[in-house]
Amino acid sequence: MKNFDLIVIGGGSGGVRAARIAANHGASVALIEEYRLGGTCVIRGCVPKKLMVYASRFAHDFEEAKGYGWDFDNARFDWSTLKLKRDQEVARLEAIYRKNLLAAGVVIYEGHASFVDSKTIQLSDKEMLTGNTILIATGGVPVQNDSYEGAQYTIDSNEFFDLEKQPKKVVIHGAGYIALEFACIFRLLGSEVDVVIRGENILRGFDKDIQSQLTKELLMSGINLHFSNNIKAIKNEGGSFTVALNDGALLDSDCVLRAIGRVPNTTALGLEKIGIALNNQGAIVVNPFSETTVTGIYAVGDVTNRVNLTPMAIREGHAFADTVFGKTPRVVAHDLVPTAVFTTPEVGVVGLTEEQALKQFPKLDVYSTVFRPMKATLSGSDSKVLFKLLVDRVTDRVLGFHSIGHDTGEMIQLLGVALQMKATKKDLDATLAVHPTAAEEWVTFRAPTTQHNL
Ligand SMILES: Cc1cc2nc3c(=O)[nH]c(=O)nc-3n(C[C@H](O)[C@H](O)[C@H](O)COP(=O)(O)OP(=O)(O)OC[C@H]3O[C@@H](n4cnc5c(N)ncnc54)[C@H](O)[C@@H]3O)c2cc1C
Ligand SMILES: NC(=O)c1ccc[n+]([C@@H]2O[C@H](COP(=O)([O-])OP(=O)(O)OC[C@H]3O[C@@H](n4cnc5c(N)ncnc54)[C@H](O)[C@@H]3O)[C@@H](O)[C@H]2O)c1
Repeated sequence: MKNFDLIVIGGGSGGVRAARIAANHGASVALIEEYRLGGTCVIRGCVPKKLMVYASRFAHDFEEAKGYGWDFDNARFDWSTLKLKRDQEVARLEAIYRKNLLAAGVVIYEGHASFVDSKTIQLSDKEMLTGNTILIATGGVPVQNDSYEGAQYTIDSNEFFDLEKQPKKVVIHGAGYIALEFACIFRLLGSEVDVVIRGENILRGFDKDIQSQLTKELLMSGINLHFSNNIKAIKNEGGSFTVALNDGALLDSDCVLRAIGRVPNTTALGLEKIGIALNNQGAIVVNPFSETTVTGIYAVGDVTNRVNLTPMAIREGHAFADTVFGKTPRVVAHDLVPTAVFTTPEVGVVGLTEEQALKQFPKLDVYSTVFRPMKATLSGSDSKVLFKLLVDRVTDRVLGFHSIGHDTGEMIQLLGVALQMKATKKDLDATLAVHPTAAEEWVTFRAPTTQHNL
């Protein structure tokens, strides 16, 4: 039986980073992956998704370009060409992940890993490995939902990436990141899209102005939104589907995408054999150093359901490796998380929402603007940009940036730095604008649009 200083289960964002850094610190490391190296983000998440987003936005560009004198009447899109090129790029990245792991001295095992005891891991081919330390980085999986008739006809985000043909009529269940990003991809590529939303709002947990402005933008792009509704049944009509909603509506569709959340992946890991504690959402409970309730076993990334984003999984994996193998104990902050939703137009936010801020900062100033971007003057697009800034009037500290519009995902990365550096409104005022840009609005806000005095 081979023994390692560290066994990593899962070759996704968190696991790969942890394995490489631990090996760089001198540890002997084994990494076990049951599907493809790179994990959700590289193989069936962020990367192929963003390539599809780029593909879809050309439709917008072609439309807008007409206002600038271009003619694209013969533009055509071919799904299979995009799929082929996207899959080639994903394979290229996967190979780079493998190469980098091997270069760091990590031993890669293919197969499903499960615990035999707290130091022993069994692979699908029955080979056993022992590890002084074990890291669980098994990610998350799409939520299943078989509570209605015909639920088996839905596909999840993994299967979306396998679609050989572009569906013409798509019904999407859910209103989170995945549902809305995929809704925009499909719509811009020409599919009819219906989104079925359980509640009254999209993007649960986001600032209310982001929710309402993005709702307007989605409706303007021709996406049908069914609020306060749910799927009652799906009937298979020989390859196409009739989706019955709670309010009695019947939607024709050739693809029903289930995007109602993701859950921590602890499938067949044998955790019950070692008594690791899970919380009530099935996530592995960890302390600030990512150690589980069993000494020597750690967990990072989506399986811990803290902040389910790639940069967080990477950071947690890196901090774990530095802490355990690099003699540099580090904890990861889980607040001030910049995030983008790659809808079209996209959303970029960091910091507190207005609702959250008011709970801690009763004297809250809100600066908000909704404006037509300069590009739209000739293109004729009705799409608007929204910027919203939250400031604590007592200390002048900025508490949150919330935005919708072209490239706000790019902007929010840098606004995240400002927030991290505890920027004040005066700091923004002192920063010279870059003209003509949309981003200059962040430094030219004059009077608050709302002043709270709770
Ligand atoms: C469609 C989609 C789009 C996304 N877009 C973004 C985005 O734009 N930006 C962003 O920041 N985040 C995005 N995310 C979230 C991001 O992908 C995850 O937060 C991130 O991948 C989590 O990394 P991880 O290391 O925890 O797990 P994963 O990357 O999921 O890796 C876990 C790995 O473990 C393997 N595994 C599981 N169990 C076992 C086992 N028992 N034995 C061996 N191997 C096992 C799996 O095969 C997988 O490769 C997206 C997610 C999805 C689904
Ligand atoms: N751009 C990005 O960074 C990005 C993109 C995709 C995913 N992600 C990450 O992956 C996570 C998972 O994404 P997601 O979109 O699957 O989840 P999500 O939690 O963002 O959204 C889930 C949606 O499904 C709805 N829902 C839940 N249960 C339901 C039910 N039974 N019936 C009807 N609706 C139901 C929720 O109200 C919500 O609208 C995200 O939270 C995010 O952390 C990030």
